[in-house]
Amino acid sequence: MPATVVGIDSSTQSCKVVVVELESGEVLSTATAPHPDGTSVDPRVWLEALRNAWRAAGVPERSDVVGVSVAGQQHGMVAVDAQGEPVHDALLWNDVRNAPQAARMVTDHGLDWWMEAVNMAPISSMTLAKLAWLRENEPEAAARVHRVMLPHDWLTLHLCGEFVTDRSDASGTGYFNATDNRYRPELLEEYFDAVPELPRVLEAHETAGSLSSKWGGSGETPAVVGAGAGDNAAAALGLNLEPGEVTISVGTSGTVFACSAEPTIDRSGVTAGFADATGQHLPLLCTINAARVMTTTAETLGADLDEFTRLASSGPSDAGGLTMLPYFDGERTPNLPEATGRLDGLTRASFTRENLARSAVLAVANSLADCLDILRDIHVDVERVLLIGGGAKSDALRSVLPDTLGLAVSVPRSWEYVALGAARQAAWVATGQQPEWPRVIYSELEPTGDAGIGEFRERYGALRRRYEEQLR
Ligand SMILES: Nc1ncnc2c1ncn2[C@@H]1O[C@H](COP(=O)(O)OP(=O)(O)O)[C@@H](O)[C@H]1O
Ligand SMILES: O=C(CO)[C@@H](O)[C@H](O)COP(=O)(O)O
Repeated sequence: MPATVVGIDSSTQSCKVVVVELESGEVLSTATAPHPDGTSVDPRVWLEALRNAWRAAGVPERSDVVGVSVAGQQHGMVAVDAQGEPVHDALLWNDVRNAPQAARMVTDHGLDWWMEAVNMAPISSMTLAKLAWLRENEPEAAARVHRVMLPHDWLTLHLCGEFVTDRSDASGTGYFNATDNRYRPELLEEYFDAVPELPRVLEAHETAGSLSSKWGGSGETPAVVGAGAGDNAAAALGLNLEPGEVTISVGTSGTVFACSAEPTIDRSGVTAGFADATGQHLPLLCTINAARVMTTTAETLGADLDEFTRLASSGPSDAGGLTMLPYFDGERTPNLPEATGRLDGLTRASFTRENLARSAVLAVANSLADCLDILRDIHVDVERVLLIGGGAKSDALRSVLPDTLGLAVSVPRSWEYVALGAARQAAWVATGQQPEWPRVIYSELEPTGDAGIGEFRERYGALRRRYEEQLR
């Protein structure tokens, strides 16, 4: 029986499990289990979702699994007591309650200092700022914290009993520097008044441990478990991202990232200098509002996603003068945690279902285009865009993105590149070398020179600048 590996993506909205044939990279089965809505979640719920997806993908019935790895949503604060039980719900990457703590961290040391220290500006997503919130607002819970880890570390711990992490996810905590690969415990001392036990940082292809018998790991050679990765780094690994290629992922978050051999430092603090999952670096920009802007607008219009796509594709190309800023849940790029969405240009003529749907799609595309421009500004080579994530299934988004970005966009065949990246890591750990799995492109989209999309881009930029001035 050919050997298989299992990749897991524990993301904001769901847990996905893929079973992949080791030799060919063929996906043999996949399953998804939902996560609850909300920006703070009991991490035990993620374990339950993993169990459900694991079962639904048929993993317990297989005796051919040689490796397992977990990728997960970045930054989430999983803080446990001496018995290993969570002391508080995990605060997720998109929870902005700790924005004041993040702002204070910038005031304390200045942006340059933070970029030198951890190559990331303090923003509410940062795990360190979440711990600072816990210390200030839940001191009793904070006093019980024995270990702090990230969502993917929590699942790896339960799969194999080892308390480990990897560079890619550690680099988003705010207390790890991916240039010298060291924790900065003094920052925990300063902002959390204590240094909890932190997971050992493994190399990308190092083994974390063996799959526990509770998960079906038994016999002479149970499957090996890899270090795992942050979801964006896992996607880059799954895509085998090459120089000149930039990934845009449209899930709950919108992310724009590339791999680079050297660390990229953006002195403005807008680009985070994360690590990738191969030993290199992953300059990345992230927005809080992506696929859900489209799904929420569809719900408001009483439309399913097919009808929403039809609406967004049947009105004037520039959304008839309507301009939306997509900051429904606050925003991180630009860093406006208190922002709300905006809708500008309402007239009796412009306020149609078609224009509303199109302005939501164009708003998402424009927020991603702004991120891509910032990446270009810091001299990241941008030749080709690969579009992934659940929102990449949107025909409406795919049709406006090349003109909004001014660049060709390739859509790879699978939507599950995070889970596939985890599977690729599992194969690497199990065999000692990265597998040679093909990357199949599903469609290649070229800009068409659509003037309406250009008009929307200008209106969007002007509205964003006005709103930023108003808030700052
Ligand atoms: N055709 C579509 N159009 C717009 N959004 C879509 C479409 N299909 C799926 N989505 C959205 O994609 C999101 C899920 O994407 P995913 O990358 O799995 O998110 P996450 O990684 O944040 O959990 C959901 O909000 C879902 O509604
Ligand atoms: O915070 C970031 C990146 O810095 C987000 O990209 C999270 O990692 C969540 O990803 P999704 O669940 O939306 O894919």
